[in-house]
Amino acid sequence: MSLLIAEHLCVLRGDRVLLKDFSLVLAAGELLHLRGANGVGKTSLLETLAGLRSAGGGSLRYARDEAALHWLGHRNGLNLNLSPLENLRFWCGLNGLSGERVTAVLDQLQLPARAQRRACRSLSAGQKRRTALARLLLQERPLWLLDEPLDGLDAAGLALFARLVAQHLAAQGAVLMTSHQPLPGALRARELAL
Ligand SMILES: Nc1ncnc2c1ncn2[C@@H]1O[C@H](COP(=O)(O)OP(=O)(O)OP(=O)(O)O)[C@@H](O)[C@H]1O
Repeated sequence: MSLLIAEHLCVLRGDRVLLKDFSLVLAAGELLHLRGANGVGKTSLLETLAGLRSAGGGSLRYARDEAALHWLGHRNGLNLNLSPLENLRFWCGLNGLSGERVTAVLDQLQLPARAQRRACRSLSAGQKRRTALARLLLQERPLWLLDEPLDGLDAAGLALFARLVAQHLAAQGAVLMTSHQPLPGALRARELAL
């Protein structure tokens, strides 16, 4: 089953055309790595595929609707004055989720208990990234669109991320992610170079 079908998309940034006639099919159980140099348009494409940026043409279809996808930008989307626990509970409230699993999920992301309670501005880049990744497990949507999800993660974080992706793919989810670098061996992906 295809979770995302993009046909003949035109990706824009202001009045500049970054990509023309871009087509893509992402199947359940698939990890697709979008690779390319700085400025080539990976973020703009991902935002267009997520419906966050209007396309200049072409069509975009999801298996169900936009509610099938989870978007994670490279800025993490955290309020730096709040702790990871507070951020995620607030975010759960906004998204109609109970928030009961927040501590368990942060534990699963191996964020130390003390760090879970400190303001995000005092956390390391990797700790903030783990907090942002926790949302994927709280929301459990089938299609993950992730912009530079490996940024800030150490070796243990990479291994953890690879396990989360493997579990998601085994459950018939799909992942489209960007990265400047070749992916580590634990992440076996179809690669698409822009
Ligand atoms: N706010 C903006 N206004 C106008 N042009 C922009 C803006 N942000 C980015 N661009 C331009 O759009 C192009 C694509 O940017 P984008 O961020 O999609 O690339 P990218 O491949 O994700 O880059 P990187 O690897 O550096 O994150 C770049 O040439 C960039 O200069």
